[in-house]
Amino acid sequence: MEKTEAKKYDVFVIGSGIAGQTVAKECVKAGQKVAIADKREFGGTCSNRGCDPKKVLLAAIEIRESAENLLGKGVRKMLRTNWKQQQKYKRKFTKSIPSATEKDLKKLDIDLYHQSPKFLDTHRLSVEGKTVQADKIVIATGYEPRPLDFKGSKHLKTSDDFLNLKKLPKHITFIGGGYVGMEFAHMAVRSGAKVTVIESGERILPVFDADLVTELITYSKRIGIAFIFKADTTAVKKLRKNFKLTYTKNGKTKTMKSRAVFNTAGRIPAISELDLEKGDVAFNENGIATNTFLQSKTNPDVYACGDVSDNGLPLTPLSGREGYVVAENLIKGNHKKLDIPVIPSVAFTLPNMASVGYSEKEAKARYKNVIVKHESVPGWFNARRMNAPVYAYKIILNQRTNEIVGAHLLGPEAGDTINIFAMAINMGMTADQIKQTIFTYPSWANDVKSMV
Ligand SMILES: Cc1cc2nc3c(=O)[nH]c(=O)nc-3n(C[C@H](O)[C@H](O)[C@H](O)COP(=O)(O)OP(=O)(O)OC[C@H]3O[C@@H](n4cnc5c(N)ncnc54)[C@H](O)[C@@H]3O)c2cc1C
Ligand SMILES: NC(=O)c1ccc[n+]([C@@H]2O[C@H](COP(=O)([O-])OP(=O)(O)OC[C@H]3O[C@@H](n4cnc5c(N)ncnc54)[C@H](O)[C@@H]3O)[C@@H](O)[C@H]2O)c1
Repeated sequence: MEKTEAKKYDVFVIGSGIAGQTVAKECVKAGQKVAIADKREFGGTCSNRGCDPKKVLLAAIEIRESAENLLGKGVRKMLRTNWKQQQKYKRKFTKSIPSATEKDLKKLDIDLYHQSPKFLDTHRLSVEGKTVQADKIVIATGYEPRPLDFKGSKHLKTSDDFLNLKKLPKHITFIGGGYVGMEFAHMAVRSGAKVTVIESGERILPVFDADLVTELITYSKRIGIAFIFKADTTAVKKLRKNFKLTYTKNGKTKTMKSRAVFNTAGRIPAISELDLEKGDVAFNENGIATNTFLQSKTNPDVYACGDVSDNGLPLTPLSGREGYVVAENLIKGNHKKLDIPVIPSVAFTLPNMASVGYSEKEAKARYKNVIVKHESVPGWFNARRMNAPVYAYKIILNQRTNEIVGAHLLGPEAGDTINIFAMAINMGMTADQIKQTIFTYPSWANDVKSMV
């Protein structure tokens, strides 16, 4: 028998990132009694240790890159960036996030807990030594780095560590060439570090177009990034100043030295501390198993949103959207399905790699006939004006309707330009409709017309 009665809530949210905050705020506005728990600083990955701090650190590097391209073409001297100053500037953005988030949530009368809750049963959680009961429980715990398991893997650093580096090590190795590994590799090499990417697959950025990725690899090598493909890291040993990394490739064992080694080999759902079995909450390798209402497939009073739901891509804009879907269903009963539009995505390498809609392979499987427009165009005016070395695209059209069904870009500002294609695909626009639209000139956006 419990001594004190469990505190009761209409909704208990686990995780204070964009997904969890969205649910908590919407539900409290609708008059529900809400609590939110986070085991780390409040505010989630994107604003504390993900998208936002990364882009702040990148700001000076982007300018330096543009200046370097125009050296001798109007720019007289090489511009120097300063990592320490970049970090100081970044902290201006991140420092206030946790306290501002907490203040914001408290003002709305949401109870805050600062620990990982654990399910006791289908409606009760244990948190901060107390038992709480909730009619509905929302899991919005996001993703966390996937631990690598080999001798010395405790020496590996994570993306959190990279974003907080006080000084950039002389030689950095990234294990994994996905979004995180490649964005950081481009930042580090531009900032003067020697960079190696060890990738277990045949290429980097597996979710992006293979032809454009090949072009990005060629350019990345040109700016000094070394790649080791199809390699398996088997050990990391700490030496006096360096780490000795052992890996196997083509059946042979090799070693290399590096000042710092980062685990950028992917991210997994953050669910290990929740005792999900006790709550009767099923999960799979992508996260909490949910239906289209984002409701747990096994416990109807549990919902999941954001990266940790097993729906869609682990990206910030989708996480926010999922938070709204869950809030709607909690407030008015299940009526809102997660209707995922095509989602644009960008790896903020320099140049950006961006993509939306079907890949060439997917489109060929989906439609009878497709038109693939693929070209490398560093000679186009916008690229030439900035003396940008890489500019390429692959646009995929359904031949029968002339509708755009996929767009893949590699080049300056591709992360912005791709949004035009996202809108075009969502609206079912044809190549002719895009061509008829008047865009500003000369602008990257205007190039879209020539691409289709
Ligand atoms: C380095 C990096 C760069 C990124 N860059 C981009 C980008 O440029 N664009 C983009 O769209 N996406 C980017 N992402 C992905 C983006 O950050 C996520 O998609 C987004 O933050 C997911 O939001 P969320 O609310 O689902 O989860 P999160 O923001 O991860 O929030 C989950 C919260 O739950 C908490 N939590 C976890 N486990 C528990 C527990 N057991 N108990 C209590 N609390 C818990 C965590 O501390 C966290 O605060 C990046 C990610 C990383 C790591
Ligand atoms: N700009 C953005 O939008 C952005 C930036 C960062 C992260 N994210 C999100 O976070 C998610 C995770 O990003 P990520 O970069 O951590 O993962 P990822 O899945 O994008 O990339 C992981 C890479 O590591 C490789 N890998 C896996 N195991 C390995 C091993 N043992 N040794 C060597 N290589 C190995 C994979 O083949 C892959 O190339 C992304 O899917 C994305 O949704 C988005």
